[in-house]
Amino acid sequence: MPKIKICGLSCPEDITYINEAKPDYCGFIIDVPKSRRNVSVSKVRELVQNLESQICPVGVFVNKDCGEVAQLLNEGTIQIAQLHGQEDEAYIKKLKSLTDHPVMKAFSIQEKKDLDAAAASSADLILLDHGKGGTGETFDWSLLEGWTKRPYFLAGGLNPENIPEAIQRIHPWGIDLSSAVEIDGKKDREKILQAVKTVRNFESSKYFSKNKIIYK
Ligand SMILES: O=C(O)c1ccccc1N[C@@H]1O[C@H](COP(=O)(O)O)[C@@H](O)[C@H]1O
Repeated sequence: MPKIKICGLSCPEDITYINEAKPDYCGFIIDVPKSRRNVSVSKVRELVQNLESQICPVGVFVNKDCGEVAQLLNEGTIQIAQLHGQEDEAYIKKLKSLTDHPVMKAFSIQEKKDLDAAAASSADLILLDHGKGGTGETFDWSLLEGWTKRPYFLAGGLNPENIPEAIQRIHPWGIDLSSAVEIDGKKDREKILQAVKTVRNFESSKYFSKNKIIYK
């Protein structure tokens, strides 16, 4: 069964919805002023106080100072750092030297060769998307057909309608979404519940392919 991450939480209501839906991961866009989901470090510290402990909080950063990211990980505010800017291998290695927490790097996939950098990354986890984080746009999933070099989070324009196709067609390790669980820019309880339920349905034994289990 793939993991699911609901991203872009910014207020106490969002935490209430997440605690009810229980995705595996949730994400906060931290100190990214250009994002409408931007939250300050102090706000994230406040919000995670009420997050249920089985849900893993992920901090999403765009070229943020490495030491500040490590601080948020090491104090336990977030458990994973998702790097969504131009962070290079040197940045990732530096961050990993400052913390034992997992580091996830987002890669923009426009053509097959973009997958080479993702495969070679020293990040603990990789996320593949179109490179326009949080805009609700998908990319050409055919680039990922048959790509088995390493497990990945798939992001970009995922919603309850296309999640089943994504899982059955390209087998992501995790599903990450934000825009599709919002109405007028606010997180929506029903949509979050529906997205998590859609992914959890893959737990059931009905997802077989030619008598072969795809997800155990
Ligand atoms: O959501 C944002 O505003 C954002 C800003 C900066 C970097 C990443 C951002 N979001 C990431 O985008 C995908 C979800 O995209 P979608 O809205 O479902 O199409 C996810 O990786 C978020 O972490």
